[in-house]
Amino acid sequence: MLRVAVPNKGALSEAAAAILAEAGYRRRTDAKDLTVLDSSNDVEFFFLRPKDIAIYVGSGELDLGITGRDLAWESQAPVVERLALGFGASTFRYAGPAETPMTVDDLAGKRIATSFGNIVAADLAKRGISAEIIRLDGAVEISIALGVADAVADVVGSGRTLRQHGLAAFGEVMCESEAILIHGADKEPSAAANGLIARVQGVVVAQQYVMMDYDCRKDLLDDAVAITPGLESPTIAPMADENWVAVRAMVPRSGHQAVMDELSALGAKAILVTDIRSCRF
Ligand SMILES: Nc1ncnc2c1ncn2[C@@H]1O[C@H](COP(=O)(O)OP(=O)(O)OP(=O)(O)O)[C@@H](O)[C@H]1O
Ligand SMILES: O=P(O)(O)OC[C@H]1O[C@H](OP(=O)(O)OP(=O)(O)O)[C@H](O)[C@@H]1O
Ligand SMILES: [Mg+2]
Repeated sequence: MLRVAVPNKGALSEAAAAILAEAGYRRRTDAKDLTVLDSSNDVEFFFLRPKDIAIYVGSGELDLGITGRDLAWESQAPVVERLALGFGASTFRYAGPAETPMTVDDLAGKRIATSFGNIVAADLAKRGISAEIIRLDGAVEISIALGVADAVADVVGSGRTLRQHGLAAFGEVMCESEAILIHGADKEPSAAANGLIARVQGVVVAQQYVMMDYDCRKDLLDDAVAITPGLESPTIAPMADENWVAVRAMVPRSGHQAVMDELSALGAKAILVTDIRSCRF
């Protein structure tokens, strides 16, 4: 039986559960459940703290896991990132009081509060900067106001939490994070694990594209196909009116409205967009 770790709460848990449900796996019915047995797919899901997931997967006890790239790095567990899942995007950065702008060099000799002590230690070592790391579990942005730190290093999503606390990010981004699917570095994924990876990948790719259908005069077809080249190439189907064809192509979700504008300006008619729920290539 395949054993898979899923975040039990926090920023990644809902989207991770939604992707697995779309991929055909059983959802947990109670948010307090720590395991779900999906016997029809021969998979058992373990709902764990996102921080701990790379440790379980790296130990080899669990086959696959969904976690954040920043958390996987921080754990230092021997795991491999197999698939980026396209949600939970954030950056991991230094921040300090907005009214006294800082640079990374200013961190020398200072106290830096973070719940990602290993990433920060590695970054400081790389730069040859010596500073004190204050390891906190969360709500790190308040630590400067409370007097235990001079700077912080934390996850920045929208940037709202930093602004709320009068802080500004500075320095290079230490980690561009998003949710990822990991397996242990010590063993290649089994056929069953690859099956789950393929299903999840099908959902992730589907979420990044839309299906576009439109009608096009034959003399405009070359220009239309240049606007919607599809992944391989678009499907062209005959219409009752022999001067027209129906075109169907996958289009990246981001920017699909601009593609519709271009097609419309070219003279395409009946341009329809539909969501794709899952796909396999
Ligand atoms: N505001 C956010 N926007 C985008 N991603 C985020 C945000 N907050 C956290 N994440 C990402 O979600 C993952 C898990 O973080 P989360 O805060 O849910 O867990 P945690 O801090 O261990 O748990 P908790 O906050 O419940 O103590 C990390 O990879 C992090 O980068
Ligand atoms: O840039 P924003 O969109 O404001 O999001 C960033 C905040 O979200 C996370 O906090 P979380 O809610 O997980 O609380 P925690 O600090 O206790 O982990 C993260 O640690 C930041 O504090
Ligand atoms: Mg958190």
